[in-house]
Order: sequence, then C-alpha cells, then structure tokens
Amino acid sequence: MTQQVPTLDIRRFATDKENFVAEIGKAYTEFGFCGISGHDVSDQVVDNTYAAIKAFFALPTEVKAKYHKTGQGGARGYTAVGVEKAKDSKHPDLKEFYHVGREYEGAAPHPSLYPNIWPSEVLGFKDATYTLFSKLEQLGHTVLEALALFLGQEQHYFADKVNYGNSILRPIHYPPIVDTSTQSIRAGQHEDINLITLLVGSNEAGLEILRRDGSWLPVTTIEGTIVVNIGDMLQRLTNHVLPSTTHRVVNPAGVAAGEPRYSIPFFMHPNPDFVIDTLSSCVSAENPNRYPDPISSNDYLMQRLEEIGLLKQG
Ligand SMILES: O=C(O)CCC(=O)C(=O)O
Ligand SMILES: [Fe+2]
Repeated sequence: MTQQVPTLDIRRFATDKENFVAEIGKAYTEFGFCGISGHDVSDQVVDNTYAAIKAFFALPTEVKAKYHKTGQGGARGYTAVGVEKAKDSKHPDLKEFYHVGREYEGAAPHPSLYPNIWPSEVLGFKDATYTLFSKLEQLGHTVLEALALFLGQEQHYFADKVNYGNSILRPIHYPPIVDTSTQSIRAGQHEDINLITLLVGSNEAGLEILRRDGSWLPVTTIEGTIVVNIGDMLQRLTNHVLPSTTHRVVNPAGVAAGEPRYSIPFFMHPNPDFVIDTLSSCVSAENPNRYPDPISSNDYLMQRLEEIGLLKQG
C-alpha cells in the first residue's frame, strides 16, 4: 500500500480524462485525501490572503471579538480559541478562525446564507479572502466533475447542486503553544461535515490522517499543493464509496511548538435544500444502502454544528 497521499495534476482532467478519473477515484477510495497540483490558484492570491489573515489574527483580542456574531453558530466572522472542539473530544481545539461565506446580490438564496462580516481594520481583507474563495470554488467544481464521472454520473451532476451552497472559507490561526502540558491539540481528530474540503497550507507540518489499520499518516505535500478531501455529506451520498477520512492537526514537538501555524480550508457545501439521498450507483448487494432516510443538507449541517459546540457558543 502506498505510504503517502498521492498528488495529481488537475490539468490531466482535460488532457487525459479517463486515467485521471480512475486515479483520483483510487486516491479517494484508498485515502479519502488527494493532493492537487497544476491548479490556477496563484501564489499571489494565496499570499494576499495570508497577509490579510495574519494581520487580522494579530489584532488585540477585544478588536477581534467585535467580529464574532452571536446566534449564528460561528457561521460568519470570528471564532475565538477554546470554542470549537472535535465531536467526541473533551478538550477544545487550539485554534481561532474566521468564516467567509458566499456573497450574493439581493435577498439570500436561503436563510442559512448569512451576510459576510468584514473587519474594517485590515485593508484588502475582503478582496483577498473572497478572491481565494472564488478560485477554490472553481477548482472544487472541477474536482466534483471528476468525482461525478468516477461515480457513474454525468460530468456536470453536481453543478446545480452546489451553485448556492453554504460554502465557507476558513482561515485558521493556531497560536504558538505556551502551555506544553495542555491536553488539547491544535485540531482534535474529526471528519469534515461538507461535500469536499480544499486545503491551502498543507505543506506546514501537523496534519495527519487516520489509516484503516489505526495508524496516523502525516500529510506531506510540496508548497503550492492543495489537499482535497472528502467530507461526511459526500460519504453519505456515496454510501461510503468515497470515504470521509478522520484527520487531526497535532502539536509540534520541541521549539517548533513556539511557532504559529496558519492554514486555509475551503469547505464546499451542497445547496442547503439539496436532499442527501444515497446514489443508486453506489448501492449494491455487497454495499447495501446505509442511509435509507434522506436528509436535507441544511438539517444535516445543523445536527453536526450542535455536536462540535458551535451552536452553543451564543
Ligand atoms: O489546518 C489544517 O491543516 C486542517 C484543518 C482542518 O482539518 C479543519 O479545519 O477541518
Ligand atoms: Fe478538517
């Protein structure tokens, strides 16, 4: 068995479609994770976003707190360290983050698509983060096209199921670890809730995925690679043909613990009223339907946010 998450060049989806689809399908069935290179999310767009988010997280606590909005489960704006914890963990994660959602004109396409909150202290925050949001969303569409073919659907199967999804860009700051005796880790083991996650910053050490033999495999990628993994909604839709793989971010040992870590996941969600009903192409005698009861993606999201503490924060 390969001992590293593979990286595939997304340009091959245009030039070598059949092989690319087979390889990405194999990467996901085996790991639930795959590195993507050859994309057009430029270094400039990524660097601009890093500069903006580093400036934001460096603001005084009371300034950042102004961008936390109560009653939304952290859906938009700032969430402080100590709020989110992994589903079955007693200890909160060692991270703070900022949620940027979809922009729209006029009325929200669904009440769960809250308006964005923009920090006035950081010039260019909106431009930088929303440009990255849009570029990652575009790349996500391409990955979903490849996955649709792998699943025996037509290439554009997902297009009208994600066009107003409640997708979220989540820049994260893991501060230096001051208390090295802490029981908390940077991000406790969890599975992502959404369809797919596109992660910028995976070349920084710490991210690990759980293998089926119970061992943890560090994800090591070269700079510029975007790691794309399967979330629980796609696992459910595909009856586990595409598994959502448990992962975590561990605390570094030694002097590295004194260094902050930044990463920027983009959680791609289906439209809130999309009903997650197992694809018949993913049901067989050996893999009977595990989810006979369909659920709307918004109801599913609400159940999951409750479990990770985001709906209790006020
Ligand atoms: O920071 C990372 O590398 C991963 C973060 C993550 O898994 C998450 O926010 O869901
Ligand atoms: Fe995650």
